[in-house]
Amino acid sequence: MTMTEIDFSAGLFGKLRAGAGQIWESYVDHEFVRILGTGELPEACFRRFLVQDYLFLKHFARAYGLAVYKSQTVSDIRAANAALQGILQEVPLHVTYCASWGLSEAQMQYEPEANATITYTRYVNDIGNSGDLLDLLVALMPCVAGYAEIGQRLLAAPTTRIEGNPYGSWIENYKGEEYHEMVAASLCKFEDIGQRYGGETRLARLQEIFTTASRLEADFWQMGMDADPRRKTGA
Ligand SMILES: Cc1ncc(C[n+]2csc(CCO)c2C)c(N)n1
Repeated sequence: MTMTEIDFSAGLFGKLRAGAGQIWESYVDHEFVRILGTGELPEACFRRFLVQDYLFLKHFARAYGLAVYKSQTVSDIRAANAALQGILQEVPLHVTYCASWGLSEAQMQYEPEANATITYTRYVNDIGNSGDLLDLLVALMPCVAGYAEIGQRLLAAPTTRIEGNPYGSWIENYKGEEYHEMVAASLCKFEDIGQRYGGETRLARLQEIFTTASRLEADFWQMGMDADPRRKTGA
């Protein structure tokens, strides 16, 4: 298969990714992702993740709405709007999976938010409210680019199975060409905004935001893992 290989180590993004070090690894190489790839992830974990991710995507769509508002050029508005549309396209995947478990979209909307969902989504929106467009995009990039890196890794891992894997269509979504092109375009726009907003002079604060968002991504996977009925610790 021909795939646009994304260089995740380039530019401002690459600097922030490297700066997040072990925390980035704990996100993109989380146990949840590894056993999702082999198909061994307990269904309870995936369900928990997916219902919460539905609620998460709603807040991320709001965050891109905020990015539209914070934009100062038509080109930046267009890019934020395209990302918002991309999120809305991701939602039906969640709704279809949940429907197969007898859970309707109406029911998903009223599921209580997990602490991990509240923490991550409100953090990103707070960064966006209190900072400028670059701060907000830095908080959003671990989400956007991280899933493409995960898709790329799953594609390369010899242990990954698509056929017969109950999560096969979910994996296909994130390792597909169309998705990777969208991420490549987002990274390109991010680098452009990084330069215009003086990213290099703001590295310490931007690193803090990027590392925190990456940690909250890892916590989001962990929230899914903790739904495994065999692992209940009572903690
Ligand atoms: C916790 C969590 N993190 C990242 C994504 C992936 N994702 C969410 S929005 C978006 C950009 C456009 O689709 C991407 C890639 C997710 N679904 N859930």
